[in-house]
Amino acid sequence: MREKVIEISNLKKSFGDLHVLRGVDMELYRGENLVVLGRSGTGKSVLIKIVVGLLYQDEGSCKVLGQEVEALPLKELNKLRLKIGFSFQNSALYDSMTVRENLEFPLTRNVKNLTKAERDKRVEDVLDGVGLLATINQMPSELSGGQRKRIGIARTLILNPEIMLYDEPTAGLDPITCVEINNLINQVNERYHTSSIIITHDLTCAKMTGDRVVILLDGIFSSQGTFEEVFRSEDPRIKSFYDYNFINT
Ligand SMILES: Nc1ncnc2c1ncn2[C@@H]1O[C@H](COP(=O)(O)OP(=O)(O)OP(=O)(O)O)[C@@H](O)[C@H]1O
Repeated sequence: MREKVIEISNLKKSFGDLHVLRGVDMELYRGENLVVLGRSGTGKSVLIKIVVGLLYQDEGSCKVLGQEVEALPLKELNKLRLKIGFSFQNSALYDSMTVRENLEFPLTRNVKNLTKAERDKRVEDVLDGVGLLATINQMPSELSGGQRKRIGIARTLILNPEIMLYDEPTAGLDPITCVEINNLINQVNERYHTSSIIITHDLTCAKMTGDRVVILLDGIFSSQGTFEEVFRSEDPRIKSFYDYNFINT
């Protein structure tokens, strides 16, 4: 049986009268790409924050790599977080540092006793992994949006995470660069043996990257399956999501 790296059951989260998550069930299996689709404000970020222990659920269970996240003391939680790579929407590179320095930063903070040669090798390996070794001495301001996104992904990979979380990986990119990023997401899983959750409203991204797709609607996952299975649905909320995306892209 396939190993579950994330196991969420009956997860509920409200903010006052706003019931954002109303009983979410979800699994991420080792090695897969799981796409989480949903309109703005449906609770995708809240879900991810619960996965990394930045928010706590009101009810239900969220296990990551076999550990109940809300039960972990801070020290253990921090150890778990090192196994989860979080690729932010805006890449969040440090503008005053070169690409090399941006990549060294999480290493020097989190991995003790690395020699300079070992550090250099890790930096060069992940840059090669995202196809941007040639930019090693450049500043972020000299890179395109797509390149910055790649470097952001490389910086996440440098700590050898087991799980990757991509938050809107294609937001703000032109269609060709979107396709390149989608391909990179697939290559990352193959090369680094990661398991990934991809949060998006971009259906092309969902189609290209998702081994499985889930749609968050009204606080629960109302549909799960391959892209084709999910969008075969007659549910008008799913159909309108599909129509809107393809009319507007
Ligand atoms: N800490 C918080 N306190 C109060 N309300 C919150 C908090 N975090 C999120 N919310 C609310 O929960 C709802 C879901 O927010 P969330 O950020 O998860 O949406 P999302 O699906 O990620 O949207 P988007 O695609 O626009 O990023 C929103 O109405 C938001 O205002």
